[in-house]
Amino acid sequence: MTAPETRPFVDIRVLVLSGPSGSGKSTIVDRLVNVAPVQLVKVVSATTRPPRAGEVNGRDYYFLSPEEFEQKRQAGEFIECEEVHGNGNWYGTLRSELTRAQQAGAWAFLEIDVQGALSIIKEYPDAVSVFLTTASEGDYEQRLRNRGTESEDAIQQRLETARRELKLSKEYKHIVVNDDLDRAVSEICHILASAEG
Ligand SMILES: Nc1ncnc2c1ncn2[C@@H]1O[C@H](COP(=O)(O)OP(=O)(O)OP(=O)(O)O)[C@@H](O)[C@H]1O
Ligand SMILES: Nc1nc2c(ncn2[C@@H]2O[C@H](COP(=O)(O)O)[C@@H](O)[C@H]2O)c(=O)[nH]1
Repeated sequence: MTAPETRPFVDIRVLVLSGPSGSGKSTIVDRLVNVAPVQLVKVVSATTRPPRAGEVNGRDYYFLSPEEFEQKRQAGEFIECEEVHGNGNWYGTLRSELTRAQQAGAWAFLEIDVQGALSIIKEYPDAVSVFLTTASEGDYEQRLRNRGTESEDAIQQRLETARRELKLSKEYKHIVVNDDLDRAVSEICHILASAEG
């Protein structure tokens, strides 16, 4: 009789990316998962915000009602959760998503806000943390406006959040300026290659 196949226990490897709204995090995520020198599994967050046009449940987010979100929070299913922009919408990282990455033998790739990232860094001190920014503050505001997804009120909220987040950028191991997309992606690839050893 052959012994059942067992996977050796591997520590979870975590890449956490944050940055002001409009700095290009989602754009970088889409590129990076295809070209990174390590296998990345993008952790799908849960949120109570409504889906934007084109967003798909289970791919972009798990879109939950406030009641469903609260139920999961009380059941301890989140490693961290935050009301990111102070507008009543909650976002959270599900423990099950980190397990999914770990079971795939991949790095768990989290794109989350700064407060959430600080919780993750505390829990996983070896996490590779990257703060994405732009060459000037005006750049991310302009990109956010060009994206055309937010009302003026939401833009103002996001700019306010960005000012708070920028002050905490020094808590990250790496700061990457996304002025040129290819260069920013390549810089993160180098960071990952060095971390993988
Ligand atoms: N290097 C770049 N140069 C110019 N435009 C860019 C660059 N990177 C991303 N963008 C554009 O900027 C806009 C904002 O990017 P994206 O949606 O990825 O930001 P984000 O940080 O994920 O924002 P949010 O936190 O609000 O979801 C998009 O329209 C995207 O196409
Ligand atoms: N603390 C957490 N922040 C998260 C999580 N998932 C996403 N985010 C952050 O929310 C904002 C807004 O995103 P948007 O999709 O509404 O534009 C952005 O800064 C994300 O980084 C999470 O699980 N936890």
